[in-house]
Amino acid sequence: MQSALINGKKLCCSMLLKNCFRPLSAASGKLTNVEINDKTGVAVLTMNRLPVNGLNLDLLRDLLQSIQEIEKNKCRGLILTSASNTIFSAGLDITEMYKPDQERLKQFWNALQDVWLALYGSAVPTAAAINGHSPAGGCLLASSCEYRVMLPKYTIGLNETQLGIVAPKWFMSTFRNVLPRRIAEQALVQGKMFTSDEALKVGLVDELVASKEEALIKCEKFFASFSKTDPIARYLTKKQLRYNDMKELQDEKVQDVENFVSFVNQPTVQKSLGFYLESLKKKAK
Ligand SMILES: CCCCCCCCCC/C=C\CC(=O)SCCNC(=O)CCNC(=O)[C@H](O)C(C)(C)COP(=O)(O)OP(=O)(O)OC[C@H]1O[C@@H](n2cnc3c(N)ncnc32)[C@H](O)[C@@H]1OP(=O)(O)O
Repeated sequence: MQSALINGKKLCCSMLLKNCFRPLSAASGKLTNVEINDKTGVAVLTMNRLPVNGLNLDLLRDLLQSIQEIEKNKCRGLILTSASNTIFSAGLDITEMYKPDQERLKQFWNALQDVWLALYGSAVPTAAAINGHSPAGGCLLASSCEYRVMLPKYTIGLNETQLGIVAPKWFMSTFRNVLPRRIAEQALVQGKMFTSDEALKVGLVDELVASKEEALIKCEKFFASFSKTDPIARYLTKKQLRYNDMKELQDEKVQDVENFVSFVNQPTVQKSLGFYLESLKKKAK
């Protein structure tokens, strides 16, 4: 009975996908794609830098432009997802940090800050359809949304300490906004990657579903739960709750870039990043 119901919705969704989605052309950069459902007003923002949606400067700039366009169009919701079948996002593109061009390195971190501020503080309700692995920066993006739906058998988490890196304060605040403090602390110090089941259990994700289509439906349902809520009151409430986290970064944006640049340029950090990149490449062979 339940699967018949789900199938019924699936059919509905694929019909919607065919009939109601139009691209938001201004927001569709090379590495992101935005489609708006004309019936519901919900925008699906898809990261499309395959194979792993590594967050490099170009993808971050496209993401920011897309989020801003979705806000400008007063969409009823923003669903963040991936064009890959197995990876939501591999997090920051490590090649941006390894033997970096110094000016680009600053722009890169600045772009990440701006994407986080735009997504975490978005006036439009946000949800992530996590259709693949979501380590580090990928987890940051998903956790910045208000609701998360994940597919089974993937992993998600802030694994920075496992890489010998200290996650910046605003990564940690984002996590703490989602998880109970003690669980957030334990996970952050361990650099824990949660399986989909574990993520559901601790509340890092809100629902598990079998397919991306179902994930999109669940995200739409989350937005529909605001149908009787005043949108301005909704946004102001969210803004108040997230104000301190955002203000902290806004006040320290320049210092935060400097900290990042100085950290990344340390010879020991460069060495670790080099080894890590090599290990990823070896694994791929
Ligand atoms: C005191 C405070 C001071 C402030 C200091 C701030 C410090 C910085 C803070 C920010 C730090 C971290 C945030 C991050 O996001 S770091 C990135 C973390 N990401 C990961 O660890 C994930 C690594 N990747 C994987 O685990 C796997 O690739 C995957 C995502 C599970 C996918 O597995 P797969 O088997 O499907 O694909 P795979 O063969 O591994 O990869 C395909 C190709 O992609 C390359 N690649 C993968 N991930 C990355 C990446 N993050 N960056 C760059 N390149 C990546 C991989 O090498 C393969 O490449 P190729 O085909 O061999 O060329």
